[in-house]
Amino acid sequence: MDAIQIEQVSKAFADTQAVSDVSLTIQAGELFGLIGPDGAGKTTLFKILVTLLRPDQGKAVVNGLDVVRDFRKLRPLIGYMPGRFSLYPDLSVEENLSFFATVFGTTIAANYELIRDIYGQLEPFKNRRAGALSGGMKQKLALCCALIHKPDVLFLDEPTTGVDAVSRKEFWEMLHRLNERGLTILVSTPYMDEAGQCDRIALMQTGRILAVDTPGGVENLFQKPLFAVKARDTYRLIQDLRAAPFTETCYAFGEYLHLTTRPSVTAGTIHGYLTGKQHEFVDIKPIKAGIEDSFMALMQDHG
Ligand SMILES: Nc1ncnc2c1ncn2[C@@H]1O[C@H](COP(=O)(O)OP(=O)(O)OP(=O)(O)O)[C@@H](O)[C@H]1O
Repeated sequence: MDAIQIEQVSKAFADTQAVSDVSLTIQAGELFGLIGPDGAGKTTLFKILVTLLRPDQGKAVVNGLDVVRDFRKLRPLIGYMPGRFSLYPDLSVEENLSFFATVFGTTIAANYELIRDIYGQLEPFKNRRAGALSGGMKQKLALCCALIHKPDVLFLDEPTTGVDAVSRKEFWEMLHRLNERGLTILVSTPYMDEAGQCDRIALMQTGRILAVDTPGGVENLFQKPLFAVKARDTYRLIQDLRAAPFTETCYAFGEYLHLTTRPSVTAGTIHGYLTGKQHEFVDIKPIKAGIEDSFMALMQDHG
C-alpha cells in the first residue's frame, strides 16, 4: 500500500519556485529520506504533506486522504516534527508532552508504550523547562510530542540539524525501532551520511527531485572513473587537477580530493601528471562512488 502519493506538485513564493513538479510515491512501512541542501524545497514539500501549505498545482495523498480536501481527517493520523523546534520553551518537559497529547484528545498514559524508549531518557528531567534542555534532549522531546497521538505516518524535517554526532546516531537508532513497529517515516536531512540509513532516498535540488532509489542504487548511478587523490600541497593539487586534460570534476572530500576523469584514465596517468608538476607524497586510489559523489554528479548534470 502507498502511504504517500505526490503527483506533479508545485509551489512558488513570489519569484521563487520552491517545489517544482514533484512526483513521488512512498510505501507504507518505509523509512524514506529526502536529501538535499538548504533551500532545496524540502520544508515546503513537508508543509504541503502535513496540510500546512496548499500546493499551487498537483495533488498529494497521505494515508489515502487528500492533503487539501481531507486535511481535517488527515491531521490526527500524521505526526510532524518541524525543522525548528516546535516546543514551548517555558513549559516543562512533561507539560510540553501533555499539551501535545491534549491537543490530539489523548493522554501520555494512553500511548506511553510508543514513546517509552525515548521518553524514558527524559523522565529524570521532566520538570525542567524545555528551553533549558540540550539540543539532543530537545530533539527527543520534540519526537515524543510528534508521536504522542500514535500517528500512522511520521514527518521529520531535518531532525538532526545542529545536533551532536552521538545524539544523531542515537536518534537514527530510535527511528529504526519506530520503523520496525510499522510506522512509515519520511525524514529530511542535508547530511549525506544519513542517507544510507534509509530504505530509499530522493535527492532534491532547487525544488526538483533528481533521483529516487535505494542508497545502493543511487551510488550505482555514478558510472565514471573515480579516484581519491592526496598530496602534500592540497591547494596546488586541486588547481592542477582541475586544469588537467583528463579531469571532468574535482572536489574536496575530507582529507582527499575526489577526482572524476574521462574513461580509460588510470592511476598511473594521474600520478605521471602530478609528479611532472612536482607534487610530493602523492597518493591515488580508485574508489567506489558514495551517495555524495552521485549527488554532486546529478547536480552538475542538472545545471
Ligand atoms: N514563506 C516563504 N516565502 C518566500 N520564500 C520562501 C518561503 N518559504 C520558502 N521559501 C523559499 O523557497 C525555497 C525552498 O525553501 P525550503 O525551506 O522549502 O527549502 P529546504 O530544502 O527546506 O531548505 P532549508 O533547510 O533552508 O529550510 C528557498 O529558496 C526559500 O528561500
